Amino acid sequence: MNPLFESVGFEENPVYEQLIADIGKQQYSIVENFFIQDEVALLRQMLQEKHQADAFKKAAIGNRVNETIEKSIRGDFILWMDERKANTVEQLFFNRINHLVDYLNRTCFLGILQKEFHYALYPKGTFYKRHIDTFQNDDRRKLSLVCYLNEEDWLPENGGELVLYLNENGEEMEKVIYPFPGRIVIFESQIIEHEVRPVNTARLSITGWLKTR
Ligand SMILES: O=C(O)CCC(=O)C(=O)O
Ligand SMILES: [Fe+2]
Repeated sequence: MNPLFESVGFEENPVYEQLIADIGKQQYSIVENFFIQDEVALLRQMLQEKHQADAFKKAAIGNRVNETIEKSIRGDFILWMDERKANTVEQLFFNRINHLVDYLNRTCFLGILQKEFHYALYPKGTFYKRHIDTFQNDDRRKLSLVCYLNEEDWLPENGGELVLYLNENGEEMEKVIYPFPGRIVIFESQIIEHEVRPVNTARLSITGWLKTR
């Protein structure tokens, strides 16, 4: 263990340390099994229930101040989550996220004071064109975090890849990430342009942002 951690009674977490190292090196990280399959199944059921109850709305672009709905840019349906009204399944989700945020704040001094998350469902044929997650009128989003809730037998031919556009020594490089269940992707909101390629089967996720005040 890192002697500094030992002296302050801090438990080093190898998964989070890898995530922090990845972000430092390449501005993104992929963590497998952040949620185990049983947890993914519960979160997926919750998303589906809320979707069937017709609680989702067509996602807009821009933030709440200047939002417009633009099907040629993004075709997903979303539902914002409210931590204060979280049910037991959503509490499980937020507990895990808060644990990570606590660790990031203690070790990286990121100053994450706010967060916002929404369920997302991309119906067949939809996509989200190349974009960046910060708004012209608001740069508080620091880290974007996507949790995939698809079925265990999700196939590459289902599409819906997340593509990160990376800059490697001045050259653009595409990092293609499949939305496999349990996987989370975390990346720097202000730097990484990305897109969701067209999906051939409904694609389920929770997406959110860790923000400074
Ligand atoms: O679902 C994903 O993989 C990314 C979604 C995204 O880019 C967004 O909601 O801003
Ligand atoms: Fe995005």
